[in-house]
Amino acid sequence: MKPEIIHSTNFVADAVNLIRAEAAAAIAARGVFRIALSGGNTPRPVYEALLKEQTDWSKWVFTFGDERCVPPTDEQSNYRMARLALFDHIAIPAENILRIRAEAEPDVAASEYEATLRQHAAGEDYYRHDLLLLGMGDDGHTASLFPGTEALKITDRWVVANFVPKFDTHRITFTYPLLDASRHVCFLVNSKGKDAVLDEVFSGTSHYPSAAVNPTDGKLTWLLGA
Ligand SMILES: O=C(O)[C@H](O)[C@@H](O)[C@H](O)[C@H](O)COP(=O)(O)O
Repeated sequence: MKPEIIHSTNFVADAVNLIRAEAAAAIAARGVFRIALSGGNTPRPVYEALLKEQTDWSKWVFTFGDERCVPPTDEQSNYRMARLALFDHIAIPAENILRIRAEAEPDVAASEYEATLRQHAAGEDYYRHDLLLLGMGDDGHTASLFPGTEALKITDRWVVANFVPKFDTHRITFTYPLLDASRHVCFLVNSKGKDAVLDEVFSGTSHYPSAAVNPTDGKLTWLLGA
């Protein structure tokens, strides 16, 4: 599906509006909103803005598209970022936040998370996110699918431990099959310093990992902030 590319002048508000619309549609259709959060810096103000939403949080189920292999108290933790920005300020049942147990041995953490998602997949072929948020690094990575890493090739798993040479460490990440099973994938990218990478990603001939995300039966949006 051809991506929708939105050049936003009100990035946080546009992101919140998109999330709000998807939440309303999913809850109306299925009684639950399955959203995957991305890490890094870009989405934090969006998560902080979400806490003002008038919604029944018990119908939201949060997952994480990737996680650093650190405890949940570590400053590097994507879960910690989301907890401080959002979860600590809303009335959401603990069981609605599906945290990656990234303090465990990487392969164990990945296998456990995949098993959790399979339990929640309600008999479907995939755990289908209603909205899966992604970021993009200046090397074109997304989630923890970095250029040249093994996870890019994996098609028979939903979640893996991916060794990332540039950091000399593993990261836990969704694989393309799980990303592409989403009803809607939305990249949230501050394009500052990433224009050349974005141009190549949109060229249709890109080798960057972000360019390979392609929802099988879903929507793909790029929301670009200045
Ligand atoms: O764990 C992570 O870091 C993210 O999941 C990663 O994929 C992030 O989205 C990009 O690196 C962009 O990060 P920024 O938003 O900080 O540019």
